[in-house]
Amino acid sequence: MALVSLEHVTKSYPAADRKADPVVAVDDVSLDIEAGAVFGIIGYSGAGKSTLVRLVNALEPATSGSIRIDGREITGLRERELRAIRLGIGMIFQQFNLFDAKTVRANVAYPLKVAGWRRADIRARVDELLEFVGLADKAAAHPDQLSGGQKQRVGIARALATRPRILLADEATSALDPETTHEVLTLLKRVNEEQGVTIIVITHEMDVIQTIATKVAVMDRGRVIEHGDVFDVFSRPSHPSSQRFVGTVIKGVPSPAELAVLRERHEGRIVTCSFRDGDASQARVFLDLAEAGVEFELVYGGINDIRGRAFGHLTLAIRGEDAAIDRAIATISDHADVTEAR
Ligand SMILES: Nc1ncnc2c1ncn2[C@@H]1O[C@H](COP(=O)(O)OP(=O)(O)OP(=O)(O)O)[C@@H](O)[C@H]1O
Repeated sequence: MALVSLEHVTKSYPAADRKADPVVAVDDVSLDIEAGAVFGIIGYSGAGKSTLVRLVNALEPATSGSIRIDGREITGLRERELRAIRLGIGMIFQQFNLFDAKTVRANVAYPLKVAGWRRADIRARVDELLEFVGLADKAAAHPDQLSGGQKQRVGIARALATRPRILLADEATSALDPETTHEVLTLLKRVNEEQGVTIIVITHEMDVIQTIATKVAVMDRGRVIEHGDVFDVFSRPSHPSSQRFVGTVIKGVPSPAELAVLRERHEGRIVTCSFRDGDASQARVFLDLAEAGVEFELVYGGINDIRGRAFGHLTLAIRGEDAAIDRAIATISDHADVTEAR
């Protein structure tokens, strides 16, 4: 059974102009998020990602559809019951949302106080959490004395305080530089692997997904247009919007403008071969071309790695008899995706 299960979930808001149609922020979304996953939700600004998070976190009710957390339907629950559900879900934010007037220790202790923990238990739990996020020496500091990465680590410690099973990360690294982003993502990976927390990562940064997510859903205008294993979605995105998104981080696929330049610079037919581990290798493609007796030149390409699995794209300028080139393309097509730029 999925830990978070959405079925035909829709959320609409009345338009600012009451006579206009309502704004459909989340449109008929069905998704299952398994326990133990790092599940990425990506999409451009306005795609509906934050709204989806607010629905999962029970901060707002869905307009229609069903949301089950750990098998329990949350739509229609009363506020008191929703509060109990929310205790099982931690949350971290882009702007960290720490209490500036409180020390690091008091920030992390806050949810435990609200939950009614005893003082001695709070102290022990906060010590344990600060140790885990590597900030034991900053317990007495205030947030304004910390770097962005350190603030987010406090945010993570606070979100984990009550031992939630789910952590929602809404653009949690979007305000950080690349090195600090990497540090925070490494910590989130440990939260997932060492503490067994299921993490839902909302982001517009594809490399965040590439680094830590196991599954990904791509949102566009309120809908989930594609979802699955990160490797599958990244190596073979099927929807044009996901292709554009994936293209921002994946090495090796020339953009239309780059293709135009390649065509100008190189004689012959321009062909891109895309292969994934288990399918074929670069060497096999070169061998097929040599056997067909055509001349070729590698003009663009790259190999990508997602959690130890490789896929790549090679763009070649192929010269020779048209029939021989057609034969070579047919042979390569048996084990790689081939697209020819026309
Ligand atoms: N409370 C609200 N009232 C009216 N419209 C809303 C409300 N919240 C969100 N929307 C609209 O719903 C759509 C989706 O917004 P949402 O914030 O969920 O997108 P997002 O993908 O998280 O984008 P961003 O990354 O910019 O936050 C947008 O068109 C937004 O204007």
